[in-house]
Amino acid sequence: MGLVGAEETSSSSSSFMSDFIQKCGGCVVIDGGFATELERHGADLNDPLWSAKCLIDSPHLVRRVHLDYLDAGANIILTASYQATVQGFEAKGFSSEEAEGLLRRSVEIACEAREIYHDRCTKDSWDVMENGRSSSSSSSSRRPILVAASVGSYGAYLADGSEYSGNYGDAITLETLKDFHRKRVQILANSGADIIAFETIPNKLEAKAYAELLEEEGIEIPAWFSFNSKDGVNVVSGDPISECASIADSCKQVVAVGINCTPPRFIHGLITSIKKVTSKPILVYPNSGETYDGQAKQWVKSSGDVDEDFVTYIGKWREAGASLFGGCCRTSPKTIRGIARVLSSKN
Ligand SMILES: C[S+](C)CC[C@H](N)C(=O)O
Ligand SMILES: N[C@@H](CCS)C(=O)O
Ligand SMILES: [Zn+2]
Repeated sequence: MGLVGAEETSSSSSSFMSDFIQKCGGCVVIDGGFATELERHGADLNDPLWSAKCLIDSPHLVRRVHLDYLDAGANIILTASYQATVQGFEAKGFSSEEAEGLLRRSVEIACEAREIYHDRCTKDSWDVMENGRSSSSSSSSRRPILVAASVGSYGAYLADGSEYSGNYGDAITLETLKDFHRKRVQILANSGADIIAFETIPNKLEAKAYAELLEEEGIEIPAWFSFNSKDGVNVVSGDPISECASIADSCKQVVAVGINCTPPRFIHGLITSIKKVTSKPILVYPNSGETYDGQAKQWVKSSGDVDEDFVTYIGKWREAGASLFGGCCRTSPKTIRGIARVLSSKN
């Protein structure tokens, strides 16, 4: 169990995130693009498992990227489980026990990175003290850090970029989605993670499936719901963001609602729409503004609107009502360092 202990179960979910935000000084820094950062370090993610492939062949790289985001100032790191599913690992020839072990491993690696980071900070503060200077980074004031277990959508598992269309066809029902996600959610909820991050949710049906699953399975750690959009009004499937955010609002285990992997230019309007339907904390972690080509598995520059460095928008997004900020695909530790700097100057 991480920083926030086992007593923080669903009965006290309502204050989990507001307490954490307060501990962080009023605003929280989420990490940045994880898979795309693995790629920058040379990982080949052209695989149905995408970033989860590194859990099998390069766990050292997974730990390294977590550490880079912690060094950049992140208060929340997301695990490498976005596209890690029992079904996906089994398709590669792993047994169900091995698949479950790999899911748990994603959380263990993130927890290890947090421990390494805290140990280093403690050591640095001792070194400073031994040199006769006082330290402001003693272990008692160490930075609060949560490990969020990432759950990507069914569309992510399809590995064809379907999480950017949200169109699953008529054969996929609420029950199909619940059954698809059930095992992974159970495993991650008991893995030592502090929170489950349902990310890049492309449609209302999947949000509903997650909400029902959390309830039916009696999941005892909190969760966040984060949607993606390509027009600033609806989630990518065309379902209105207000309806999707309302589902999150009604679910007692959900402690924050927001937007990820969406071009920065749409974020402000989306925060305003979400704020109208919920008083839960709002999180935003946009992508670089590029578009994902699911067939070629490549990011391409969007024609037309160009997004400037979005770190300059953080103040406006905060005024609009968001309190957790990070980056998604194609953002890097540099982006997160910029966000941490902007936020610390405002606190
Ligand atoms: C967030 S997208 C870039 C993840 C990758 C996608 N599910 C794929 O496998 O192509
Ligand atoms: N947490 C995932 C989200 C992909 S959209 C990642 O950063 O790779
Ligand atoms: Zn993304």
